[in-house]
Amino acid sequence: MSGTLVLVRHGQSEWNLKNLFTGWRDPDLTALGIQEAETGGQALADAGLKFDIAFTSVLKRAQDTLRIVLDKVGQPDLETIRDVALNERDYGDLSGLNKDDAREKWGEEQVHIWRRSYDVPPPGGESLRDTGARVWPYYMTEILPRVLRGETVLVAAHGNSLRALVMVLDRMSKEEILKLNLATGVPMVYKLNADSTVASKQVLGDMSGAH
Ligand SMILES: O=C(O)[C@@H](CO)OP(=O)(O)O
Repeated sequence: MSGTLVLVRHGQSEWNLKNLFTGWRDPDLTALGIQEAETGGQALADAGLKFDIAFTSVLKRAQDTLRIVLDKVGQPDLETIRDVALNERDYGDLSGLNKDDAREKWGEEQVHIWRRSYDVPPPGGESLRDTGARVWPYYMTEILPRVLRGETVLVAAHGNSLRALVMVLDRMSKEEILKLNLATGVPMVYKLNADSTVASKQVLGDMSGAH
């Protein structure tokens, strides 16, 4: 067994609340989002986890979630690396549009395909595969080596950039990833084997209401 990797999706953002496609736009957390981050942080504190380093995106909602989590685990000054590679999937022309309006315009099925399929990009944006094409190499070169050295690493990022990682860690098929939604603020604790496969996964909270 080597180290520990903790993934957490940012708490609810203003645009999650307004039901808008967000992508690389940069809204703040809502009051609920702040609470979700606090709950996730508390769960990590209760589990006794201490981190060696944290990674996040260049977007506020992920950085603010990370700050709240680090306060809860008593490590407010932890070394943190911010990288665009961990940003949310770029939603292209859909960014800023209401998801229900988009369903009315293009139909429920098409919008679901854009939101959750593996390789169909939204107009002008990234598919999950495209997102993975930047997330996976970053994970392989910057994050995984630390975990394999035995470190405990925290990653605060986004619904789809984390789906790309979870797909690989959990060895999910293109069909399985279609159904996966990650809850906001719920940490996933992975222990990795020395060959970088998953030894165990523990979800510290409730994923069932995620959409
Ligand atoms: O709008 C977004 O950027 C994402 C995450 O909130 O939305 P979806 O869950 O539809 O992929």
